[in-house]
Amino acid sequence: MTRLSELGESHIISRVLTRNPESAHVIVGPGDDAAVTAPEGRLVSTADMLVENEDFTRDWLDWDLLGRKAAAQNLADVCAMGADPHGLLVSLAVPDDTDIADLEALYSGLFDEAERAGTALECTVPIIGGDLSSSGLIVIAITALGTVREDAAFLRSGAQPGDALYLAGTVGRAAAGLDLLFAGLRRETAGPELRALIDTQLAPRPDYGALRTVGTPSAMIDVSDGLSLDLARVAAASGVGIDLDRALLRDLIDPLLPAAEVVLDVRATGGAGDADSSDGRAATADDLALSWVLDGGEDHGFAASAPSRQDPGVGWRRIGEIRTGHDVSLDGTPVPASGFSHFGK
Ligand SMILES: Nc1ncnc2c1ncn2[C@@H]1O[C@H](COP(=O)(O)OP(=O)(O)OP(=O)(O)O)[C@@H](O)[C@H]1O
Ligand SMILES: Cc1ncc(C[n+]2csc(CCOP(=O)(O)O)c2C)c(N)n1
Ligand SMILES: [Mg+2]
Repeated sequence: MTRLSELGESHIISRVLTRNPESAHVIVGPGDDAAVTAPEGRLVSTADMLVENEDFTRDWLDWDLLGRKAAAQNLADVCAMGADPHGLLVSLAVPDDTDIADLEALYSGLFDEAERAGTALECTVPIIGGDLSSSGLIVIAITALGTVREDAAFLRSGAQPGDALYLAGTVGRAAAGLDLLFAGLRRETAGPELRALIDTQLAPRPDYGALRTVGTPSAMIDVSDGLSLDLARVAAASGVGIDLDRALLRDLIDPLLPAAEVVLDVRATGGAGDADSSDGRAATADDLALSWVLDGGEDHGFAASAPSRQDPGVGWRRIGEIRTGHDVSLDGTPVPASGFSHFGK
């Protein structure tokens, strides 16, 4: 083991960046005061961080998966705007006794996810810079840049009554994985079905390719905080109501039932807590699975509205419709916006 405190900052940076892909649009990459790149079209920028104890715990920490998640949650935001990712700025604070091998694993996760997005969207996604600091708690803050053709960005504000509502990827799986972790399960010991849910929490895999097949959506959002909260944002931005169809959510709910049984069993026997659960007090497995699907973020599914005559592309499933009004409902019954919030409200 080699601790970071035994190495110089520039040595650390060059070690972790060995896999950084060459990219024609990068004129000056890591190494100068700032990066110089050549974007084509309009610049799209977003930032998202992972903070120890708020977004993950040391107990479940896998450095490679943490890197994947950090990249995925940023790339999902850039791509949900209809943009091609252009580059990542990676700012990192870690304890100075961190093993350099762990940091290399983190960057390997970052590069793997950036490559997955790049392959889906036919572009290269380099790390163009960042910052490194020492801290008792691990914090990874990424700024992701992307480019989009003039007037081609997908916004939250264009949904129209009569449009259909579609989802690419999943919702609820990362929330199920989170409750399994809070219930004391770990990916190393869980069976394949529950492990897949834990893996979605630890390293979501947004369906970037679906953003190529979507055509021209009237609105789009990356579902990071839960359908109930994120669709309420679309409803507010568009001045519409949104009705989810429970029958169309069945394919998302049913695969979560075994995990819901396990979590309810652990809770009933007074096992490990559910410190961050957003389900209130779900009484049945079906209630709990539904609450994960409605209120669980972090799978980074993409929700989009489009005229219902428009063919949804490969990777998109219909989950509801846009109507007049201003709220989100499930088969006509209002759904409270109780997705995730860092400050509890
Ligand atoms: N500290 C901040 N300073 C300036 N703008 C901010 C700050 N934090 C958030 N924002 C902006 O507020 C908006 C909502 O932020 P939020 O992090 O909730 O993004 P989101 O896309 O809704 O969620 P997620 O990042 O989980 O996908 C974004 O446009 C973001 O850029
Ligand atoms: C230890 C721990 N506690 C709670 C959660 C749940 N969680 C954290 S951030 C987030 C939504 C996206 O956040 P942002 O809007 O900042 O991108 C959710 C659902 C977790 N993953 N780990
Ligand atoms: Mg988002």
